[in-house]
Amino acid sequence: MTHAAQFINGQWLAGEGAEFSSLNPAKGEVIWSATAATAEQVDAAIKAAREAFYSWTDLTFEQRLEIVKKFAEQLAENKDELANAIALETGKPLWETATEVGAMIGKIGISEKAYLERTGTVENPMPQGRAVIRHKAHGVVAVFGPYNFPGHLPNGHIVPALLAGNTVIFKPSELTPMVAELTLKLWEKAGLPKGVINLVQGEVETGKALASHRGIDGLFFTGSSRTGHLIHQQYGGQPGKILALEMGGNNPLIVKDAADTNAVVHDIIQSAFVSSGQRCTCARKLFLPAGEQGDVILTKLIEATKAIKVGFFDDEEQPFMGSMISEAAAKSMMDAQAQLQSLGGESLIEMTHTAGTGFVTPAIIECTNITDFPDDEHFGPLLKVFRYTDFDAAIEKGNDTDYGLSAGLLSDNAADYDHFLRRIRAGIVNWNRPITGASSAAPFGGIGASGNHRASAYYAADYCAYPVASVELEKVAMPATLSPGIKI
Ligand SMILES: NC(=O)c1ccc[n+]([C@@H]2O[C@H](COP(=O)([O-])OP(=O)(O)OC[C@H]3O[C@@H](n4cnc5c(N)ncnc54)[C@H](O)[C@@H]3O)[C@@H](O)[C@H]2O)c1
Ligand SMILES: O=CCC[C@H](NC(=O)CCC(=O)O)C(=O)O
Repeated sequence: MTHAAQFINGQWLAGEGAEFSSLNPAKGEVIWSATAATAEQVDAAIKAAREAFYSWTDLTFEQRLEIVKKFAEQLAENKDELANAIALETGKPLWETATEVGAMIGKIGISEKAYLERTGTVENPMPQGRAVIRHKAHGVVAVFGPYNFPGHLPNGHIVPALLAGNTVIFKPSELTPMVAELTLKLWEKAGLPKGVINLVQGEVETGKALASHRGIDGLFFTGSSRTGHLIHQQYGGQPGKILALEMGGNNPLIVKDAADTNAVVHDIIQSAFVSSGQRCTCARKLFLPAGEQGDVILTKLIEATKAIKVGFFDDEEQPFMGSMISEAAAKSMMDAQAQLQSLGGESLIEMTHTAGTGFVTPAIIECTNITDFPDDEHFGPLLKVFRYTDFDAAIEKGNDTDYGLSAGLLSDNAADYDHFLRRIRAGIVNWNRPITGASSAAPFGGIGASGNHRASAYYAADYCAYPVASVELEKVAMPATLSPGIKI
């Protein structure tokens, strides 16, 4: 008998679709299995969310906030259990998943501030009456989450959506259903009324049923560019509805004149290999100057990369990198490496894979001489190096991508940064800092194949509500002067 993994209208139900499972990718062992939500169950979840909408949205902001703060308390009380579940299901080390739960808790205060500052109520007196700007919830919104931050990133849509007064259908990644189930149990314990949040679990068919359902009023997606494009089609033909797409990147990091080579190497490693390269913001293309300065950095980088500790999420001496999400993901990185080698790439450190697991070692491949470089997001620890002689040409090559999520410059020269900032095309542009680890207190989003100009994090408030402008007077009254040509 499959366990009840769907949360619809305040009840835990078994899915009526196909069975699917989640693995501990570090060991290849099944840790969770259940049956998927069918299209009929997705429909029931949307109906429940619709029924719950008015009573939820009619609460004051403060009343909704009170319940959301109870969720934050639940997160704090259960932080070790949740961090452990994220680590077990994704392979990420515990030091990192503890940070993820911390970010989930921090999201509540940040979303409260963002709601009030960006979408609150503004009132101005007028000669007759007042002008008021208010914001209203869209209605029932669907949230799609990725596997790499199975707690933090869906939470970044769910919390602002609920605070704004929407009701939610959450479709998590099929690779991290256990974390989603645990998170929903914490929402339930927080006392969220039935139907306000619903969980539909399953693989692509469940996702399609939700994205193509005409009963949703908004869709907030974080995931790959490929899926984002498919969802854009499934949801298509509804220009009156909100769609926020947070997608992948093919992110450049350029090194120019920086004196502290250890710091340069640190920022490269933190940009390219954190989370085993499974962050949308990870540096994928590293541009190093040709000549001695670049040679010294590359030698140190190779040495430091070889020394990166890769290990189990719960190793007492914590590794920097854990397992990737799955053996399939690990194999896809090995395939990407082989493809680049066949195009003329020269492996400076070759990636290796432990069969039956998601473990790979971090790799660096020199790609300077590849003429037909593929514009693919390699979502893992495979850093491509390019040597350059001309800064503008490096920036141009950094921009030579359909994506535009993050980019960085490591240089001690402020004029270089000023130039870089003006030329580079990305939503996150950093200077002498890693390009991963973005703040939830800032907007987070990209352009081109990385997003549809609906930045998340601090700006998520914007896509969770629509503005209503009113001019108001307590009683019907004649204006002080009448328009020409009328007599009353
Ligand atoms: N920009 C950002 O904020 C951001 C953040 C994290 C991850 N990402 C990106 O996410 C990707 C990694 O996450 P992932 O592999 O879980 O993403 P994914 O695109 O495979 O899945 C995302 C969600 O879409 C659902 N889905 C998959 N195929 C679908 C389909 N055909 N129809 C409807 N729903 C479908 C999945 O079940 C999941 O819930 C990377 O590309 C990464 O760059 C982007
Ligand atoms: O994998 C993609 C997200 C990476 C992460 N970004 C954020 O956490 C953005 C902040 C937020 O959404 O609150 C990173 O930059 O490392």
